[in-house]
Amino acid sequence: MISKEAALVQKALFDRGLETPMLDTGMSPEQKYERLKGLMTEVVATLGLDLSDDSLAETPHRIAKMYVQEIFSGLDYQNFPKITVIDNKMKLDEMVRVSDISLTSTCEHHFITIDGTATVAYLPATKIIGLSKINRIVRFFAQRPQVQERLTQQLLVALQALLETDNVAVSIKATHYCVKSRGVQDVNSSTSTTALGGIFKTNLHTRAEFLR
Ligand SMILES: Nc1nc2c(ncn2[C@@H]2O[C@H](COP(=O)(O)OP(=O)(O)OP(=O)(O)O)[C@@H](O)[C@H]2O)c(=O)[nH]1
Ligand SMILES: [Zn+2]
Repeated sequence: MISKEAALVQKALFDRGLETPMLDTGMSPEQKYERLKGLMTEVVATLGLDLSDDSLAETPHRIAKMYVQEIFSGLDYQNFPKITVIDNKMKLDEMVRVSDISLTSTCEHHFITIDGTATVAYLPATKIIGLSKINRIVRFFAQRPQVQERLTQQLLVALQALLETDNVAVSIKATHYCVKSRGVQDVNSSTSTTALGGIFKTNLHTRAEFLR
């Protein structure tokens, strides 16, 4: 069973065509771990590494555990954070902005690191969210294989659904290690993406205040 908030977010992403493309494997997290451990044993051995070496012996186990419980744990809505939203009884209507949220994700094309920061803002309507929950939602969606554009949009739509308002903005600045440590090997470039909703898209001043 997944939480009410997780189901709300999942539906919102699906309806907008923004859900990560997935097929149901029918496997439990434990079954995924066991299967991945076997497959990673094949990968490590195929590279010609000696799995009887004490430093390497546990590597298939470590990778399988890391995939299921850590860096790809956001593929499972059972891991969606517990969300605290409260009614906006104080009638707050000024921008709430959380800047420089650290973000580590994984490029879905190469399965290597994306390293960056996110900034999230919203104009409260009926609901206020616990601040740390914004960081936790960023972390949840970052813990999937991602492209930065989809991650940015997923955060926008998830927060719009939870906060019951279109007036949400997300920006991400990140370094892609698939660009830095391999391929074109550019060590300097970074990628910026923004997703603006409601007034953040339509009102020049609000947009400028967020992007500043
Ligand atoms: N739009 C977008 N592209 C990404 C992201 N992460 C990685 N990529 C790109 O995905 C592309 C995959 O291109 P391919 O030509 O299939 O793969 P490749 O041969 O490994 O490409 P090179 O990285 O150029 O060596 C590359 O241009 C990556 O830089 C992302 O978050 N967003
Ligand atoms: Zn990549």
